[in-house]
Amino acid sequence: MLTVSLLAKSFGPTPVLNDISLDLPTGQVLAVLGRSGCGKTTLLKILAGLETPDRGDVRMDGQSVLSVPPERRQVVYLYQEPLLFPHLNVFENVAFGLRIRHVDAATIDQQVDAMLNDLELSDQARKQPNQLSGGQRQRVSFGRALIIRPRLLLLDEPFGNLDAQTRATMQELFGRVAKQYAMTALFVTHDTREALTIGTRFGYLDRGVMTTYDSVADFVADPRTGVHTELAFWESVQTRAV
Ligand SMILES: Nc1ncnc2c1ncn2[C@@H]1O[C@H](COP(=O)(O)OP(=O)(O)OP(=O)(O)O)[C@@H](O)[C@H]1O
Repeated sequence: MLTVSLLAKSFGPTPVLNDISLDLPTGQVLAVLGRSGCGKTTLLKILAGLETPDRGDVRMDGQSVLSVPPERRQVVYLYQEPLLFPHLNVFENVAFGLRIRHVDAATIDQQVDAMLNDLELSDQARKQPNQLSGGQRQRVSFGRALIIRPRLLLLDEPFGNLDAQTRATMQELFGRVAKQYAMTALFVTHDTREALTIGTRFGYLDRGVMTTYDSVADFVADPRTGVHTELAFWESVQTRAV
């Protein structure tokens, strides 16, 4: 579905993305592990059409999208802080994309009810965004994105502002909904465990260089992913506990 080839971008003399290539088939979630400053926002902005690359190509379903403006790419970009309309309740925030497409009212009611149910938000439908928790707001934001069935979802540390327990619940819910809606997504995180929970494919972005892996085993085996360090930490805790 998404094919990125030899994408490069510099700001002045500083290269930020170095010949990035990747393939993402429909219905797969590519979890990209990347530390702060690795170039993730620049990559996602290029995919969304908000930034232009110096070289390389971005194709969706075989067609280059570089000359397609952001609003016509059918790509949704979700940030850490969910952007909701403060004056609309949860139902209307999720319904928004369908209303502007003039979908009939009965279909909107049915699709939004189903989406709220899938996202465990049915009880919150009449609340305003400022009456919700951070995790609930993030779920509304997913609902708004998913209801219009985007071709590609880009997620930039979407759970970064949530506490550990809410984050774990959101990861589980995201994984389930991604599968249910056969979502094609690129998910960037600095959290190894989150990458492993959410990804069906894996990448590592470091100073603008992307490594992709053929299997979970290959991803875990790369010392840069930090899995070994984490395991060693838990083993040391266990040793101290006995
Ligand atoms: N418009 C710009 N002009 C100049 N330099 C930029 C611009 N945008 C990004 N950069 C630089 O490019 C590098 C990568 O930035 P980017 O925002 O892609 O990183 P990131 O991985 O998203 O980091 P973070 O997680 O800290 O947001 C940084 O060194 C940044 O200073």
